[in-house]
Amino acid sequence: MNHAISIKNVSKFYGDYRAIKDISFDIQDNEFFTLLGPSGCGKTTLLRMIAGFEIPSGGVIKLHGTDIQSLPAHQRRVNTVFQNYALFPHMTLAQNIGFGLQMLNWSKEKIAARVDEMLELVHMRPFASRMPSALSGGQQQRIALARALAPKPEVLLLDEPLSALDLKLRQSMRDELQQLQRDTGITFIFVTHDQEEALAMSDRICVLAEGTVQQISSPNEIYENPNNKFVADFIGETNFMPVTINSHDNATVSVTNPLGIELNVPNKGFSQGQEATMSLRPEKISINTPGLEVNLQGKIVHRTYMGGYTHYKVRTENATELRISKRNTISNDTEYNLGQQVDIGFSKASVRVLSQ
Ligand SMILES: Nc1ncnc2c1ncn2[C@@H]1O[C@H](COP(=O)(O)OP(=O)(O)OP(=O)(O)O)[C@@H](O)[C@H]1O
Repeated sequence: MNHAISIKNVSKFYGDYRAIKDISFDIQDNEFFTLLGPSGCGKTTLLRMIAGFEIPSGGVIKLHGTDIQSLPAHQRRVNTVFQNYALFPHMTLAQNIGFGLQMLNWSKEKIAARVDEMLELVHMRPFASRMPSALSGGQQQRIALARALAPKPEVLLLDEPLSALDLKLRQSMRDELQQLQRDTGITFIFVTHDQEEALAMSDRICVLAEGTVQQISSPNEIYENPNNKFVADFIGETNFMPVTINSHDNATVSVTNPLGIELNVPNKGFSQGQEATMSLRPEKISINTPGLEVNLQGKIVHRTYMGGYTHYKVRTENATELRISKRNTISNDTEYNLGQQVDIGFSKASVRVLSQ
């Protein structure tokens, strides 16, 4: 397998503070790879080490198999797009895109052709001779992307590039970024703390917390099969319940839980008597839907209407509160009222049991 980036036992200290703790993983060629985590988890530090703006305190970073430790930032075939665009204000858009190519001593003809190609790629050809100040935020970010892609970097690093844009624009730029990655075939490493952005765009997501990797998987796998409580909590909504691991054999364990249901799950290295957490996503629970594997009675104690969805809180007979998310469809736009008694149901296969 051809790795665009290979990170091996990398750590980073700022003084005594260990911002990155012995991290190892590989990023495939032509992958849209996202570093996701809360503020301060070390995403930017990791990105800056790949770019060459920070030096690792230990470990090795390879770009297509070559150790880049001794290469200064400008000699790495890696470019970065920042949150604040950082366009040169006194240059036209075409000059902005061409500037890096001039620095690389490309010929005038080659620069003109590449600038044109890049303007076309980001749908900005008619604006070639405008100044950056005459553009909207989204347009400026497109030019920043074109400028970063122009020298054909092996890897493009994107440091929260959408966070300065308003919500609608951010959402439409997600599609554009994904398309841009496919069109160019360049490996993208995208940094964000926005889980929706990560789910929407990535081939794989790396969830970081306090300088360590929590999980690296596809968006679907991260959401459906989180490795631990942190990942389940950080990505999407869920209901957590404390549980105890009971009898177990090698393959499965039985789990004592607040819902009082009989539950056996695969044994992922649990020990007898271990305290763990059960996770059940709100959209995996149905209200008044007959025929589901588990059926419980409860009362609606909270309702939030969201248009396409209604979020409910239901208190079960044994006083566990569950959040339930119901999609409002043509065939089912029933609204339940506060205080109403309802049946709730789900499948045991939707339950995840996570070590703490
Ligand atoms: N130059 C520095 N000197 C000292 N500590 C730093 C420095 N840069 C980052 N840190 C610390 O290292 C940790 C990781 O920072 P980093 O910027 O990588 O986090 P992040 O996940 O990108 O956060 P954010 O989403 O807020 O940008 C933080 O605790 C931060 O305070």
